[in-house]
Amino acid sequence: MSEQTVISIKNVSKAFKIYRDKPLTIKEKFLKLRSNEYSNFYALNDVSLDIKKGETVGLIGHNGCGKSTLLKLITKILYPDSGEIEVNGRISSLIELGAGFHPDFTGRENIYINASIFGLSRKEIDGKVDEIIRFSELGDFIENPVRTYSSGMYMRLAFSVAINVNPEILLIDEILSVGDANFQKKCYDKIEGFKNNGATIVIVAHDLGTLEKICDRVIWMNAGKIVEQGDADRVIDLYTQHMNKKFVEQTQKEYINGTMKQASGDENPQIAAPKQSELEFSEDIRWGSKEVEIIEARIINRNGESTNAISAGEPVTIEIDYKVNKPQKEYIFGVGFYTSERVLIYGNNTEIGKLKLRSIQPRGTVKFQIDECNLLSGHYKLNVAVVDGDHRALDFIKYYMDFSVVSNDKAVGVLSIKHHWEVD
Ligand SMILES: Nc1ncnc2c1ncn2[C@@H]1O[C@H](COP(=O)(O)OP(=O)(O)OP(=O)(O)O)[C@@H](O)[C@H]1O
Repeated sequence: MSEQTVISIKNVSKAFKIYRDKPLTIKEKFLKLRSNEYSNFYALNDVSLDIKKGETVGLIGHNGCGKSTLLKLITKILYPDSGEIEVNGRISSLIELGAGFHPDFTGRENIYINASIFGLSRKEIDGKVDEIIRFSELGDFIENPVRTYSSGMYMRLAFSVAINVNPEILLIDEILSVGDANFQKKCYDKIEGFKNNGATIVIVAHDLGTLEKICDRVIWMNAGKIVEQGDADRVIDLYTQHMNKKFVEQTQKEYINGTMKQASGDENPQIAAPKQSELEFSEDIRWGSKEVEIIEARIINRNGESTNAISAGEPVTIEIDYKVNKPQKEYIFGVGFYTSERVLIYGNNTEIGKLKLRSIQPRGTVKFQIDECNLLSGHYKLNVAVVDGDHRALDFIKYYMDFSVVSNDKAVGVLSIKHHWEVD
């Protein structure tokens, strides 16, 4: 291991045994059949990684990809099945909330036990105990047994001890999400101070914004392997794009299943499919003479599929199927996009679009084609309507369907606006 490297991980694999948990039949129990049947599940698979002194490294990846297992191997809570891990420096870890605390001892007693595990002498702890209690903000509760603490109080105490024992390497696993916003801020400030003093930090968090701010390097893991690593901005962007794509695919799948279930009369589809029957809308959200009727409306993605999840930046079409029950002198079809709080974002119709519709087929489809959807990530609602030339409602359906958008634009609000910044 080079002088600069404080954590060296070489070709490390870790498997867990997954036992068959199907209940045995009496005969099987009697004959002790299948009692040892298991398969190996690789939580980490041939991972190699060097972490240098003073680096702040973030581990990201979706649930179960092996982030915590990697931290546990570094702290030696777990041991690898193969490969080598070398650590050079005093580690303090915030991995399992309150691990190492004795439930019947008071907060103060636990500070002494915990800090001594980190290698501090009684005298050293005497010198730090007040600062640990002050930082934890536990006040008089410090004299109560920790079994009476809430998870937030546990976290405060655990964090206070872990950062006050002057570790050279600090490992943090998601634990910071437990506390309230103020305490979290205090912890992140402390971590920042740590970082500036040259400590090495490895942190697992789902809060990508924070990781982007504090990490020098981010490692994206998937299924026990490192997918990508490097500059925090770049890797977090790649990961976000990947997760957005997965979200759209998954939502699309659920949407199609939901639509199929609905079509087969199955109730409670997970995702609400577009409602097709007029009976499903109450009068306050659907009104009009019905001389022209909206039969169905859909959002169509770039692949021509009906969907309720859109990737921003892609082309989208809103299709409205109609039926003319009584011919009109003029027809105006419209769409409206609303936020989930029902605030209008955008409305448009064929009249605004200078498409004069004086005669139309008795049945047909009107399409509103969007070259590029520029909504920001969020949940939205779609209105569809047809009115006559005097703007009297023929069929007006408010909040016809809900849909979601995922966008890689980190701006806040509802719309992406093409722009660039300049400073004179
Ligand atoms: N003691 C164990 N026995 C069996 N399987 C385990 C054990 N510990 C972890 N696993 C499995 O190993 C995989 C990796 O778990 P790990 O906790 O490292 O994931 P993670 O990336 O930290 O996930 P999360 O973001 O949900 O915390 C998971 O599928 C998990 O179920």
